[in-house]
Amino acid sequence: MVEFIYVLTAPFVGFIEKDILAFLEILLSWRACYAQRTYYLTKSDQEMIPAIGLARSRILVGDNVSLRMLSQFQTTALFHRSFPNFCNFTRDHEAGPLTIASLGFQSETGTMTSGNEKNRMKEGISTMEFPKSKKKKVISYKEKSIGTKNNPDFQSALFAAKSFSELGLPPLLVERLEKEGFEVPTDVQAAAVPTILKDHDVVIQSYTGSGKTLAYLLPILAEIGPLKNDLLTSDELKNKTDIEAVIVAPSRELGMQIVREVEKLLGPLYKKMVQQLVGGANRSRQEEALKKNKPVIVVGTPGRIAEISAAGKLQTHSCRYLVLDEVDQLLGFNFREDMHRILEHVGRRSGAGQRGSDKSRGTHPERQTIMVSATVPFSVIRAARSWARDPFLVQAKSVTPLESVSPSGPPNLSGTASSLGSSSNFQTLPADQSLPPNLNHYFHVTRIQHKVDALRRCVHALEARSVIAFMNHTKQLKDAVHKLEARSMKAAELHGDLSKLARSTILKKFRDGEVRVLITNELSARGLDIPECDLVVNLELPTDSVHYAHRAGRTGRLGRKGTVVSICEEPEVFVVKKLQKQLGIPIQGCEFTEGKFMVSEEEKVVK
Ligand SMILES: Nc1ncnc2c1ncn2[C@@H]1O[C@H](COP(=O)(O)OP(=O)(O)OP(=O)(O)O)[C@@H](O)[C@H]1O
Repeated sequence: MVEFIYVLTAPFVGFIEKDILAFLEILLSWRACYAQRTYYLTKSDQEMIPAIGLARSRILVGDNVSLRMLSQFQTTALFHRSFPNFCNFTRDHEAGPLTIASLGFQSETGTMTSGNEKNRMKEGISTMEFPKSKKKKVISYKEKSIGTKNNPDFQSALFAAKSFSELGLPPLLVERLEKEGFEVPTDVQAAAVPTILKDHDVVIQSYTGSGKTLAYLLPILAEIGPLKNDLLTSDELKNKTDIEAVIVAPSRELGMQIVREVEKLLGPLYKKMVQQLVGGANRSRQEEALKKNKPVIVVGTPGRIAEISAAGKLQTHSCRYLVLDEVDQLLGFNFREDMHRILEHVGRRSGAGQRGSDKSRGTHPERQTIMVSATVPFSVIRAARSWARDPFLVQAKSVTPLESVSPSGPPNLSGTASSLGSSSNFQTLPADQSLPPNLNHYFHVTRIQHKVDALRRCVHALEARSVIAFMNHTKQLKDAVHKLEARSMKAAELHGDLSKLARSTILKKFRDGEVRVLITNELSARGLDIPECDLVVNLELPTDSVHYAHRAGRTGRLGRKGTVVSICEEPEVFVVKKLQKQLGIPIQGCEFTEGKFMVSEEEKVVK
């Protein structure tokens, strides 16, 4: 049973939770587990919370949002605690070894949270004291033209291969691609398409917005459905009943986006050959559509796919392809049971169709597994080794056997690999490979009550037209929308508490340019493709560099330029510096003065 909860607040928890867990487990021999608020975006996710192993743990580390949610389920067992001295730990930890005293542990044990603190926790406000800066920094700024307004659209260097037909794709598919305006494959597509066509299982890693979706869709459509190499007669097409590809994505929005991409390629005649199975929508209607349309591809969220599969309405045993998009997120606790079912049932029946022309696999017919993400922690490499067969790591300009990838990165990259933590969940590949090359990163320091106004001034100064602003808490998110609207800036909120219909409507308005600023949370950080988005603002800092990379990647897509501005309070600047170090990118200070965007020239430290 959990004896107490160690309450940390965003954005700090992401940086130190592993250290704290490791420290307490080793030193005190206590079992500990970790809760992160981003796991609890939807109601159904909340229902999964007891599955994270609370009953077996004595310590739970998390931020105040996730812990508050957990308390709904285990109110009697929980003893909320916070460590006001945590700031000392942070300082000490940077300077020297972690000790019990540095955690404020012994001195604080037995002290209940004060009433004041409780109220602050209820409001989702930090219970931490920030270290007071001893040195005053004087920063000078110079005006900088970022040019979000007139971006040159594409960088030619992004495209290496000359045509899609060179990649061995069937003429009908190439024709459809050209019709939709796709002429030249991106680097990651040039590397992934031939590898998948050769029946290899793969982990595709490439930075956000580099075209990973087509990188796996094209070789699948080259082998199944109406555009494939060996054309089916219309009778054969009509009589086909088997699902041949299952694509799993962690959010409804991403699932629906993938469906749109497949529909675009299939064209109006065959678009019913793909079926979405996402949560939040009417399940029986989805089941009816499966029966009526007999799709060859289904795309959905883990919960809904597992649910319909368990009800016996989705036959996937002879399925040839299993795609796990945003695989590192799909490995999270909240998806564990559903993912287990999917991995066990998709393409696992002996006697399933042979995979392409690879006769060596003929005696072991089974699915081809494709895993995709911009961020690939070692946990993904480990999972790929157990779920996939001799998988390859496919990146923009390399295809490497996965077995040669060590926790410090693939052989050709190991020298530059960055480690973002001490557990096996750290980023195996260099973190800067997750970020598009054309992004400019800045931070702006202001007081909490001025953050929304800073956002408004930032949008004006950069003349940004399509802005995604990230926050961590839904309530604050709504307040921010009201404040912006009150200042005549068209804004809208997008988060998991809204219905599927409301979420789709808001996204459509944003895509159509009716909404200038979309204020959202981690829900929109992954996969969302809005090419027009020219500015990402962190109105609250992300929990770690992986979350930073996915948030930042909503702009600067496919070679476009993009700007990321993190608006933070003075005591949070050390988090920005940490992100800068971990991601290996410069994040410069900036100001918005008289409608101008000013970038800090230098930082002088005054004693
Ligand atoms: N070869 C291409 N030519 C032109 N546009 C392309 C090409 N490939 C993909 N795109 C477009 O590029 C955009 C980004 O692609 P996609 O969403 O697949 O990126 P991603 O790498 O999956 O990003 P993320 O990691 O954020 O999910 C999409 O709008 C897609 O339609």
